Amino acid sequence: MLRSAIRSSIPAFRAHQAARLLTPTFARFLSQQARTQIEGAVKASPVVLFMKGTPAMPQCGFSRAAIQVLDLHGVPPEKMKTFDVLEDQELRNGIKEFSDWPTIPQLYVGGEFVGGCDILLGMHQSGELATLLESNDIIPKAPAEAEVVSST
Ligand SMILES: N[C@@H](CCC(=O)N[C@@H](CS)C(=O)NCC(=O)O)C(=O)O
Ligand code: FES
Repeated sequence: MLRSAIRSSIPAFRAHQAARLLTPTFARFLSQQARTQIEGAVKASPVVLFMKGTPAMPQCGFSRAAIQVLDLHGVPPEKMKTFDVLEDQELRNGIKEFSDWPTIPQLYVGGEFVGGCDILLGMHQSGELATLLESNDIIPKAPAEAEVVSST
């Protein structure tokens, strides 16, 4: 699948996957209730960002960078929901276990985990983020080059 191919091509993700394989007895603490709540949260909007602070006042440079990239792509506010993990310690810990990802920010698109800040920046630079947002109908598809030429 495209997204898993993207992820496995990114060093940070590969390193994380390797660490997972080396720690098979990793403890699971997430209650069923917490899991159900997080399942609801990741599907609360087409784009969901678990971050530190708010889009208007990010409390960490990594979360700020994630917001800036999504903003750059024109993700409309009505298609994005953010959760401030600094307001909810249970969510801060729970989302890490749910996603099997150790840090914040964490981005979900179409209910599926995408990655953190490094992944997001890598996908922005490669063009994969635009493709992902377009294919989930979050931003309009860029017009094909031919269409641009014919309309000018
Ligand atoms: N390399 C990470 C940077 C994010 C990061 O390192 N986050 C740290 C500091 S904000 C974190 O979430 N630590 C655990 C915590 O604060 O709960 C990424 O790609 O997202
Ligand atoms: S809060 Fe210190 S690096 Fe994110």
